[in-house]
Amino acid sequence: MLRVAVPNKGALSEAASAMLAEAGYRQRRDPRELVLVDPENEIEFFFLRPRDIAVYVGSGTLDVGITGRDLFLDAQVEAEELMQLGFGASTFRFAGPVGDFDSLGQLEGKRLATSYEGLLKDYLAARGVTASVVRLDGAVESSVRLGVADAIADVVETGSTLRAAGMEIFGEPILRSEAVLIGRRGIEAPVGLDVLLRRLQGVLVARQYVMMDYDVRKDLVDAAAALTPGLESPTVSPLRDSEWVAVRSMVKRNHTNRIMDELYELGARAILVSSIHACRI
Ligand SMILES: Nc1ncnc2c1ncn2[C@@H]1O[C@H](COP(=O)(O)OP(=O)(O)OP(=O)(O)O)[C@@H](O)[C@H]1O
Ligand SMILES: O=P(O)(O)OC[C@H]1O[C@H](OP(=O)(O)OP(=O)(O)O)[C@H](O)[C@@H]1O
Ligand SMILES: [Mg+2]
Repeated sequence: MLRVAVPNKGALSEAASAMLAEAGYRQRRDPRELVLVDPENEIEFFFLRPRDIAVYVGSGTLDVGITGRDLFLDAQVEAEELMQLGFGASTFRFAGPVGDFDSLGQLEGKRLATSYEGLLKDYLAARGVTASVVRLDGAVESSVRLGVADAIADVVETGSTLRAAGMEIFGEPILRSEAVLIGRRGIEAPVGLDVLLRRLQGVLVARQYVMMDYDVRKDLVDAAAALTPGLESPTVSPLRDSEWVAVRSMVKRNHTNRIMDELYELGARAILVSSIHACRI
């Protein structure tokens, strides 16, 4: 059985389980369940702290796992990113009291609080900045006011936690993160991993694309197909009126309305959009 680590709580947990359920796997009903076997799909899910998932995968105890790129890199284990999963986006950034800092260089000799010690130390070392790193478990925004640090490096999503603490971001983003599937580096792919990857890819595509259908005059079909090239090539079918054809193509969900406007301008009619429930590309 393929052994898969899934976040048990926190920012990534619900979306990770939703994605696996959409990919056709059994998911737990009770959030206290620690292990779930899906015998039909020959796969076993282990619900673990997202920070620990990299450790289990890196040590080879579990085959693959879903965690945040930031947590994965912080853990500094022998594993690699197999797939980006398109949720759990966040940015890891420096922040300090409003007006105190505006560049990385000013951190020289300062105290920096973070929950991501490995990630931060690597970043500072790569840029030749010497600062002392204070490792905290969470609520890092309070550390400056409470006097244990001069600035922080933390996950920022909306920025509202920072604002509430009287702080602002400065410098370039340290890392852009999202949920990723990680696996062990340099080993033969475990049995069943190819199916999991294809299924997750199918969910990503079904979420990112819609199916677009329209009718267009034959002489305009090349111009219309250029607007809707699809993944490989649009399907063009004859209509009873031999001057017209029906076209069917996958279109990026966030381009839907622009493409419909452009098709209509061109002369296409009966433009219909439907969602894709599942797919294998
Ligand atoms: N708004 C957010 N706040 C915190 N983490 C987020 C947010 N959005 C996405 N993430 C991602 O979620 C992961 C952190 O998950 P989680 O919140 O479960 O960890 P934690 O902060 O270590 O745990 P906890 O807060 O439960 O003690 C990271 O990969 C982070 O980038
Ligand atoms: O930019 P925002 O949208 O405000 O989100 C970022 C905040 O959310 C996370 O905290 P979390 O709730 O996970 O608590 P923690 O710091 O104790 O982990 C993160 O550590 C920041 O504090
Ligand atoms: Mg958190």
